[in-house]
Amino acid sequence: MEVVIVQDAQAGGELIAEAMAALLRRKPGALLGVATGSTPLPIYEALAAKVRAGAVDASRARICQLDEYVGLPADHPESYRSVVLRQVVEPLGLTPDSFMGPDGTAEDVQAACEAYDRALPAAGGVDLQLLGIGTDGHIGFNEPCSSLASRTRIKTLTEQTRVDNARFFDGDIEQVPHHVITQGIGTILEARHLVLLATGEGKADAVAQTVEGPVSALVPASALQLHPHATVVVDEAAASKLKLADYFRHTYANKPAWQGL
Ligand SMILES: N[C@@H]1[C@@H](O)[C@H](O)[C@@H](COP(=O)(O)O)O[C@@H]1O
Repeated sequence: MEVVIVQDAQAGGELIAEAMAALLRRKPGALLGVATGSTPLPIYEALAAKVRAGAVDASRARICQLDEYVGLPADHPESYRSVVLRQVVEPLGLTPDSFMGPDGTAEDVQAACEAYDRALPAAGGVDLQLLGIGTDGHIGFNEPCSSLASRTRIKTLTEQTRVDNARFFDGDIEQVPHHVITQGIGTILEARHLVLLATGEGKADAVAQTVEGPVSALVPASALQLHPHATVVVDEAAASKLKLADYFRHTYANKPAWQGL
């Protein structure tokens, strides 16, 4: 696992957007797995700016979703489908055809989960999967004690995650669905490159456990330790509880520029 400590969220967004741009230059039809939440917004803004400036052609990029609320209408402004279309697909100048996600409105949710789990490898597999992290260490919506081998499935949100996400629902926890579909941890680990961005002091404990703690289902993001190409980008605040922070800074400062993320 590579840990990169950046000054702030903007710097993290720029660094990851450049890695995504470099991937698209090598592989124009790359399948990019995107995450929701507030953390990845600087990445999407920086990538869209590169597209507008002509620094990268994203016209053949494909986008896939990590997770989805169950039961929200697809056109609800806070369904993750709507969020990803608004924050990623449209700003990159792509059409909804280039986008895939699990169907949170399906009558047979289990079948929808299995279909999405099969659709990802059928599309050639995810080239780069962006991840945020919940305050409890969740990735996607894999709450603590999710199996590290889990596949795309339905999960029940913890009270903490519903409280955290209520800000997207007028601050009203009652509007936050209880159930979600999420790529499983085993599914996420199949992506070729995992890139997790965490910013702010509120993520410092989860980051320290992810990077320096034991691999444990209690901290789902710690599964990144099992992946051969995982990059964790953190700002100074989110890095504040890392014991090896100086080592990570030293390693990155001395990394050859050609290596990229
Ligand atoms: N399912 C999403 C996660 O993918 C995201 O990482 C997390 C953190 O969100 P934020 O970046 O807003 O803190 O929120 C939700 O639970």
